Amino acid sequence: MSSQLAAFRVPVIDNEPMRNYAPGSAERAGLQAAVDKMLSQAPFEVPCIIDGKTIKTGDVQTQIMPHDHARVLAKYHAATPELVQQAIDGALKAKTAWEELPWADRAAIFLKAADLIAGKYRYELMAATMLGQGKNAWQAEIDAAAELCDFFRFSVKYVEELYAQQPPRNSAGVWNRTEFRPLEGFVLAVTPFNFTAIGGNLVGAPVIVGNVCVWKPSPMATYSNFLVHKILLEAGMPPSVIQFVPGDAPKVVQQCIDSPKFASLHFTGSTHVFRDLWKKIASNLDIYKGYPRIVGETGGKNFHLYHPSADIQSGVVQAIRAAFEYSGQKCSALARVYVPRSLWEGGFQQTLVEQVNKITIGPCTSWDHFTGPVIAKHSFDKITGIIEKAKKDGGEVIAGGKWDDSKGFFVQPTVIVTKDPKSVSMTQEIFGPVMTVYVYEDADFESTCELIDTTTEYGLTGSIFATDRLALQRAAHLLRNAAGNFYINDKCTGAVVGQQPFGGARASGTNDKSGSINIFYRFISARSVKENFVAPTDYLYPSNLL
Ligand SMILES: NC(=O)c1ccc[n+]([C@@H]2O[C@H](COP(=O)([O-])OP(=O)(O)OC[C@H]3O[C@@H](n4cnc5c(N)ncnc54)[C@H](O)[C@@H]3O)[C@@H](O)[C@H]2O)c1
Ligand SMILES: N[C@@H](CCC=O)C(=O)O
Repeated sequence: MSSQLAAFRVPVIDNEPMRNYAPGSAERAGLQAAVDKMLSQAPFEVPCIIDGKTIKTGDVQTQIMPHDHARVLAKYHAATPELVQQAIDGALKAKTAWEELPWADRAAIFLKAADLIAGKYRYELMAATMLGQGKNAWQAEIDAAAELCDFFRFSVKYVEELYAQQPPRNSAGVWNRTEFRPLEGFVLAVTPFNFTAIGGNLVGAPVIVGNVCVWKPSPMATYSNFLVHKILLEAGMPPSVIQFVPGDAPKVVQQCIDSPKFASLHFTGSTHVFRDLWKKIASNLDIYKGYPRIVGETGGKNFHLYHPSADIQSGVVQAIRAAFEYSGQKCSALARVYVPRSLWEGGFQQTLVEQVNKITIGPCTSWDHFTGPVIAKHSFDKITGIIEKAKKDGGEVIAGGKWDDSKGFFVQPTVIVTKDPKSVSMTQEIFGPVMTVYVYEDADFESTCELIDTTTEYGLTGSIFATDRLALQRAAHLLRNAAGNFYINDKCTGAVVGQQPFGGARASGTNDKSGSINIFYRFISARSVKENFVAPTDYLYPSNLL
């Protein structure tokens, strides 16, 4: 055990400055070089990393490049049951030393990791996110560079604030203290394909408060997640604290959940998988030492509501960005658009169609496309199947509606207009570049708010656009539970760590708000400590005396 001989203060934390990759810029040249190098060196071999050791199981799976599915970015070794057990045991062995490490040392590892991401590894991590997860340069910058740095740095700030929260009162002769213990057992992080930063944060948030973690990455983000793990090790993370365990998702996850030492699930992904895991954990309750903490952020069916007073041009631009950036594969992506007839016929429809028809899609390796492929064959089939079903059900495709998976998984940004506000493309999460518009009568603004609130099971993000202040206020009230992230005259995507803590309720998750102090409460178990300085001399109280 070492000492920390002062109450250190962490450096001032701010958001990572974004680079814009304009033509001729040094950052464009740097990123291009990283992409070219990665293309020339792929496929990369990704092992399991157990106790910091590279382990190749020989059960090799592939992560392809979605813009060119014949190309393989990484070949990863899937964990065997024996390795999963070694990962759990190794993490648990590392637990005491990690939680006893002074806070400043834990903080320093995350600050250093953020600086490595911002500098030395920025372009490499972005290139892995572009080639493996199909992001273009700007989307990779937002995610793998800026948001991941922000998650790690703001975690340090928030945990410092958390640790500073101490009981406000001490009676005479007493000192009260609160200790924020990590959970007993290990945390299982099961992470999605669509944000490299989310992978890092699902692991980082529990670990920074002293937990140990088994990380099951998404098969479609294995290479970028492997790099994040490598960066954390380089930043000084003790090798066994985070065990990197790619493999068969249901099997690896089930084995972890079946361990009596399982303490918490930190999950981001689809709603049905999360519900299933919750039920499995519940059915195991008798084997655990405590009640596992279940933290999950899941699907969405996010909306833009336009009031008749809204501005058309900016409203259309915001809708296009929100629905089609990263081909609609953000949990926050716009899916349902509610436009009053006066705006729709007064230029909204025309501007929207003109603009969407101009969008080009193409490989993330070229600079000139607004968006790229969807992640995989199963997504491509699901998205195109829903467009077909929406058409059969009477939906009218007014832009896009074409696709091609001959080389990469490309779906044109698609706009469907429906007369049925509860049709399939208004209710089901598509996770692709599809927006469905419902035109409402101007007089029905309030009942449209009620319609939005009751149309889906989700409650993730949503926006109201209006210049009429009363309308903004009314919508904010009527849609209070319809979105955990609610935007006024702004698009429903693009939450920034430290600025708009992210998450939704209902079927969208446990709403523990990553990017805020809240999330850390889920991974600690506080101990109240009362120390008495005055020894009592008589068991009787004054009220017992005559
Ligand atoms: N609310 C949020 O903050 C947020 C953020 C990002 C993504 N998402 C959601 O994530 C989904 C897209 O991500 P995805 O495709 O990676 O999700 P997914 O549910 O397919 O996979 C997420 C993780 O769960 C694992 N997994 C899949 N099936 C499993 C099973 N049967 N048992 C155990 N583990 C299993 C995967 O391997 C992966 O690691 C969307 O629904 C999106 O809305 C939500
Ligand atoms: N936090 C991101 C979405 C993350 C989910 O995929 C946003 O606000 O757009």
